Amino acid sequence: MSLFLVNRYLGEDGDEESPTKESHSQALLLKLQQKAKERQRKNLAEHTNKKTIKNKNKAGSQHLQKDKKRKLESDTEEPIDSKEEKERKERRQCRSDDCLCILVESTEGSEDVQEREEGTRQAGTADKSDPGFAVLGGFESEPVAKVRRVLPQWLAHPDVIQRDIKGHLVPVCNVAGLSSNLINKLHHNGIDHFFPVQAEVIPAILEAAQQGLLIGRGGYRPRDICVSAPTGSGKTLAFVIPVVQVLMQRVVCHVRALAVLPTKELAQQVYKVFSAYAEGTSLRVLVLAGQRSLSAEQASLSEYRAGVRRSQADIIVATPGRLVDHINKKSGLKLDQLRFLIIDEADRMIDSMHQAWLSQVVKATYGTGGGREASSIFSRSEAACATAASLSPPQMPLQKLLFSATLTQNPEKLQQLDLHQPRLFSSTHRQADATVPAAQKAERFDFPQGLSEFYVPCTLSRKPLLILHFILRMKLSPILCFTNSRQAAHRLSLLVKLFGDVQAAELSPAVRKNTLKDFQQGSIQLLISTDAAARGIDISGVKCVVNYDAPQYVRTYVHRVGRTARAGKSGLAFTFLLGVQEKNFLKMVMDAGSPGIQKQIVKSESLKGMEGRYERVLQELAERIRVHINALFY
Ligand SMILES: Nc1ncnc2c1ncn2[C@@H]1O[C@H](COP(=O)(O)OP(=O)(O)OP(=O)(O)O)[C@@H](O)[C@H]1O
Repeated sequence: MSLFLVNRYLGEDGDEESPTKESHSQALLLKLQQKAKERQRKNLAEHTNKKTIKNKNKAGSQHLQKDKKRKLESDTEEPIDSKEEKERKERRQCRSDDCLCILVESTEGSEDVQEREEGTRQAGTADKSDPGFAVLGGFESEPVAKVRRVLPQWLAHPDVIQRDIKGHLVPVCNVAGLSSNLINKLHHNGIDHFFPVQAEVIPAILEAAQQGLLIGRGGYRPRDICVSAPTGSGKTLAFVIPVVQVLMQRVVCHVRALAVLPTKELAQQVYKVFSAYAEGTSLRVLVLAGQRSLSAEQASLSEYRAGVRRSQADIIVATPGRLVDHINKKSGLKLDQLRFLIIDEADRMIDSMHQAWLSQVVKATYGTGGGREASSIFSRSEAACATAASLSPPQMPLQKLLFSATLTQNPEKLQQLDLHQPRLFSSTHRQADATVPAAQKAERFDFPQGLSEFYVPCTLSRKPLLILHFILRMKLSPILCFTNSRQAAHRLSLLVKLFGDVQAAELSPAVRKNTLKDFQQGSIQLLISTDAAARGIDISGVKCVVNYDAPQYVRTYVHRVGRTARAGKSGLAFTFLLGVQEKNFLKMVMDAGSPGIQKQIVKSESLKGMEGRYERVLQELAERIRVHINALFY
């Protein structure tokens, strides 16, 4: 008995009765052979089908290539704007050729790609830019377009200040937000109208402090303000008035405004204006500029009351050097409640970041106050990127206010001041030349409208005679005269005094106050100075400025000639030029935006009458110098 039963498949007919076993297996074999032949035929038919499709594809892609080639040829017939455009087209062509190559190769391997290409072909050649398949490659370097240098938006589009002062006066009471006390004081000081710069800037500062001292508008830090307006346009009052107005509402005395100026004289001048408008309020103004000893200044800064050190100043006017001394020596100057940082003559302050004064002030402002709760509005952290998180706890704002007649337009320089969303008020509005880098661009400034500029061709030896001619014959006094060195100022002063008939003085630090007073009262006809008095100094009644030595830099020129034609008045500026200086000097002045400098020729005949006397004076001066030297050395 067999252990297993083997059942063999005999086909569909297996169960049918068949005459013999052999005939049955032969029939089965025949059937299988037929099926195999059928399958072979089918395969053959499929293969031939594929071949024809492939041939069609090849023909199609060649057609595409021809099309592109034709298009390129027609493109080249058109005038090509530039070399760059041509190169770009060539590269585009090159890339599309690459794509085609990839496409042709891939058709041999993949049916999917074949189908997709078929689709593309059917869609026609209308949309050639969109091949409809993934483009491999294309990593070749693109021609990098030249960087277009443009000014930041805030520098390129400032709030425009009208240059014409007289035509754009705004009555004091038209500016909202000023207390009657302050308005009365303005009237008392002879100011019934605001100048254009004041009418624009005062409301902007007041608006930022609408919510009081501790919090910015809407809880945000106010925008910093930059002001670029001509010399004598009234920039000082543009910051003094709003700062006094805002601080008037304070309860506790803390240093809340700090004005930094480059020189002692300027600090003293601004201190006087602050004091005049703070008078009658509880605000205290202090100057830290080195006129007094450090310990005397320190004593006036704060006092001990009920065991606590309390500030004795709300507004401080300082020079950077003295300011840093007080911060480093921890002399009681606390800036942790500082609300306004005013930087006057800002371009000069940027150029000479003396002892990195700004970073020291910022450190003193944000460094303390950490002991308080993090969410307190009294706590301060130095501004970084503005994020939702960084803005959520309200902070006591610090606002920077920059003023200058020659504010730089160089964003890299301004960046040093770390301004927060700055807003520029400027009377010089011009489109930036995008092709010239900021560093190479000749900076342009605004000149006072009432200023008439002249240059006088001369020789070195005739310069003193020309000055005498201006005073004695042309009656142009009082003249403020600038030399490039103290020696030249001293020499000229001696010469003119020896000549006689002219009241002359040198503006030296020792006798500065009295000299300025005499000059303003008209008892000095010729005041000779170096560039120490060129910036910011406000001397009333200067009819004429003479550049006895031509200034080397255009900014120096702008500030020197800006000592006249102030507050909307008219004035004259003469520059004595040697033959070799003429071309470069005139180019420098015109590039800086001067409305025009005219030639003033003084004929030799005009000086003839003075020449004999002048020669004698020269000999006398030489003799005096010889005697003086002998007395010194023998
Ligand atoms: N609204 C006004 N009405 C009349 N005089 C004014 C007014 N504002 C300012 N002044 C006067 O104009 C003169 C020039 O003002 P100020 O010194 O502020 O000019 P500035 O723009 O700061 O000039 P600079 O750039 O040379 O420093 C000053 O004598 C000042 O008293």
